[in-house]
Amino acid sequence: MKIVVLGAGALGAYFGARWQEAGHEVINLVRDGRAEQLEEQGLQLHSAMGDYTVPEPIIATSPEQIEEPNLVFLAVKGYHLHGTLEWLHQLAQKGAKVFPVLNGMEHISILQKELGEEAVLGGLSYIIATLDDQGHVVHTSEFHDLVFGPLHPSQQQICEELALACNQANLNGTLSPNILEDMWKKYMFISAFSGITAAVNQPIGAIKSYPQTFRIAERVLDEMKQLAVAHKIELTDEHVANAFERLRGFDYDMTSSMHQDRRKGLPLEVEHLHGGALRLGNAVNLSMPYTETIYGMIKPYEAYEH
Ligand SMILES: NC(=O)C1=CN([C@@H]2O[C@H](COP(=O)(O)OP(=O)(O)OC[C@H]3O[C@@H](n4cnc5c(N)ncnc54)[C@H](OP(=O)(O)O)[C@@H]3O)[C@@H](O)[C@H]2O)C=CC1
Ligand SMILES: CC(C)(CO)C(=O)C(=O)O
Repeated sequence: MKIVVLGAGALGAYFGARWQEAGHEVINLVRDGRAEQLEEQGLQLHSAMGDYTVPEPIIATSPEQIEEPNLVFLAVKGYHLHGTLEWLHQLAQKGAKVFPVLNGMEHISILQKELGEEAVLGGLSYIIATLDDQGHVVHTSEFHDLVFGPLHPSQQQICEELALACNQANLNGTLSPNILEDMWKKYMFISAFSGITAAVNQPIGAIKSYPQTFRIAERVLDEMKQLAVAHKIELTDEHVANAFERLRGFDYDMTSSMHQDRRKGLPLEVEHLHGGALRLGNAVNLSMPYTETIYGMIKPYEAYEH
């Protein structure tokens, strides 16, 4: 497959390198700063699932340099989504489908409105990855999962091709028959996990030691389930209980990418995740007091810098 990685940061560079390792043509479509870094430092994965150095990363700084792309792997942060739309339009016009792995849900309707429903697949990722000072990927989890599926019947074939590409690569790829439900499950989970860890500024172990604090995570899970149901996605109390058990099972130091970003003083995706949930709640008259409180607590750190 010919895959364009738009957002060659931790996730984009990681999965792009894995597909390239398996023999696929991967083009990193990047802005000038990242282009310079990739040219100077190259691209390496320091990974719990096997290190890898991309022999010659392919870099583009404009969609005009890219012919006949099959797929765009979209892995920018929520607050950078609008900045990618012009390039996405050009790539979609060249026939590419877009596979977004952003946490959250709001980006899907934005992308569908901009590019048309046929252009946008559903997708999500479970991984813990970050970039080091050289722009190399540090992947610390033993999971490196991609889940994707069609949001429009015309996308079945490209999803099957993608499933094959994933099978050939050192990663776990799953073609889901119900990707919307999977995305909502992850949205529910990540709203609670990133919300509580970023708001309290502690990893999950510290939060679990205070039942009063841990309970807030359960309340957020429940509100997110209600939100999903109000949007016609069949999440249940059992899904909430499973997600809460998953949090309970995490090691002491386990934390969310949003909390890691807060620790590093990087911008936070709170508007895309919790702000987006509140807007979706407003649209169906759903009150979400725990989510609203978490949102208010994280908001001051959204863009702070050291
Ligand atoms: N990291 C993780 O472990 C996980 C992350 N996620 C989700 O995946 C998404 C991506 O996260 P992550 O990989 O950590 O983010 P990173 O910040 O590491 O990478 C995002 C990349 O997007 C690039 N970018 C931003 N705007 C543009 C643009 N207009 N054109 C080209 N490139 C652009 C940035 O490059 P530049 O240098 O130019 O700013 C940056 O390299 C987020 O929604 C996150 O929530 C989900 C699961 C786990
Ligand atoms: C929950 C986790 C670590 C799984 O990928 C994640 O998505 C995040 O922290 O952003």
